[in-house]
Amino acid sequence: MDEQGVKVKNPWHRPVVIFLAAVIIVGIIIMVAISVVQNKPLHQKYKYGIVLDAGSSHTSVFIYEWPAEKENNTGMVRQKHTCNVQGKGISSYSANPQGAGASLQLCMEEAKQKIPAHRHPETPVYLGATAGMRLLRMENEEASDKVLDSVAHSLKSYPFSYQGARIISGQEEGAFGWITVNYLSKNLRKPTGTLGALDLGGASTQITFVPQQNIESYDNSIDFRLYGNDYHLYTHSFLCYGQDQALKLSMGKKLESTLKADETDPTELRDPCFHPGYNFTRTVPNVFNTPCMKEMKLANETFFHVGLGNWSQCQQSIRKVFNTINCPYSRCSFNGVFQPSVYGDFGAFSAFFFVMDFLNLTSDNLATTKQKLAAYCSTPWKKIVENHPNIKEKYLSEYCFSATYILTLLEDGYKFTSNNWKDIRFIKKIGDSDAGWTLGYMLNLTNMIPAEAPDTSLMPYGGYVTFMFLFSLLILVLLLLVYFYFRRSTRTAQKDII
Ligand SMILES: Nc1nc2c(ncn2[C@@H]2O[C@H](COP(=O)(O)OP(=O)(O)OP(=O)(O)O)[C@@H](O)[C@H]2O)c(=O)[nH]1
Ligand SMILES: [Ca+2]
Repeated sequence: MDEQGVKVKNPWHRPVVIFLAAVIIVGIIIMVAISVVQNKPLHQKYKYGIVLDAGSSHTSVFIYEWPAEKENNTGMVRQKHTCNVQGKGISSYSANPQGAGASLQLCMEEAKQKIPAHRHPETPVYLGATAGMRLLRMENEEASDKVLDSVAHSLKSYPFSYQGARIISGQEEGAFGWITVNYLSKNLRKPTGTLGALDLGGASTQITFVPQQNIESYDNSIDFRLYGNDYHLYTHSFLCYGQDQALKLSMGKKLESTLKADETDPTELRDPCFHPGYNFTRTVPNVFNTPCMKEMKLANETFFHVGLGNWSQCQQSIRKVFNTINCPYSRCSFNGVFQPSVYGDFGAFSAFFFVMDFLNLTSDNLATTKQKLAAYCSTPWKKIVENHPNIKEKYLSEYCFSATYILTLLEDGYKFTSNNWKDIRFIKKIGDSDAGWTLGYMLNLTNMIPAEAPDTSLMPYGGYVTFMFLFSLLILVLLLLVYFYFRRSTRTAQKDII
């Protein structure tokens, strides 16, 4: 009897089991709740950054956003908003530096609206100026300092975290453009190849890629360690070879040769890169007002710029702006600049895209591209204007020149051939974000691309929650089984006693 009495009062007596099960269930619920809350992506927690691209032709304000807890993952930063500053680039304010800072107001007010107010104080704002300001600094350093002071003063008046306004180097411009396109294409953490970057601005152009050959000149080489991979990049920025400055170089050369041929001041510049019927009066200083060229003194202040619309003559004239005679290395692009053979796929953006996209030349082979362009250049100006009444006349008149310049730069300059022409992708955006140097610049300055790959979580968030849920359910079922088992054995024991 004594022995049986002990059995009935065992620790698995019903109320105790129920209490224990309840405690465990509550414990599991708390565990699941905590892990769900702990790991839930907080959708509202976005961080922001602002970069101003103070280019030679105009300034753009880019606002980027990224989920706060994922800032070290590749491809997480996206462009939230962009604003084009009215008017020309900041270098055009050399005679009125105050105007440069004031010109940013509308876009910066817009940035205040776009970014939640509680994030303003921690949102970094950077301004990077490119080739227009490099040229102004060469011409007049005091004026360029004043313009930079003016934009810095203006940016400091906003509630963001001001991080500086400076002229970035050509190497930085090329390298950060490369980082941008490869970050957005999510190439950086994969073993696959990277995308070269081709940027054509108004005053300079950049080429950046991972070459197969040795880089023979120190100035053209940049090394990065990103997400645990080492990248050895070739980069070069050609100042004065953006499309606006190249047009000046090309017109300047034509004016010089016309002067030499006639030995009298030219009153007319017959230009094969402009459409037949195009006739525009220009001033001589307007062509030569750049440190990219030696000034040519002409008695005539104005000349008629007359279009001929001849593509092959246009290409001949453009070839004259590339010096391919002297090369102190095993191979060069032009002007004595070392360049290894182009290698891999390339993303060609900014004016490379604007021009080739306008002319529908982004997906043809090289021979077809040339044929189509020749036909376009010979189209009368009157017809071109009729066909595109809403396009700015300055842009419209220059597409023939610009596209011919682009082909010549890529083929004669960088040595692309009809075989690898297809490797050039003319792009404006990757996903939501514009291709350009600004994103790479911000990622670098905010240390958002770590040198070593960040530790990845064991499983994705969805999988983690499912796992926790199923695992908890399993424990619950096991506990219930244990409970019923003991209940049955207790009852059996009681029956046995009776
Ligand atoms: N056709 C066309 N041309 C454009 C457009 N936007 C800019 N451009 C021209 O394309 C060229 C390159 O523009 P951007 O890439 O903005 O040049 P930028 O940054 O001001 O100049 P850099 O300081 O040399 O980089 C300039 O000559 C611009 O005038 C556009 O929407 N359409
Ligand atoms: Ca630019």
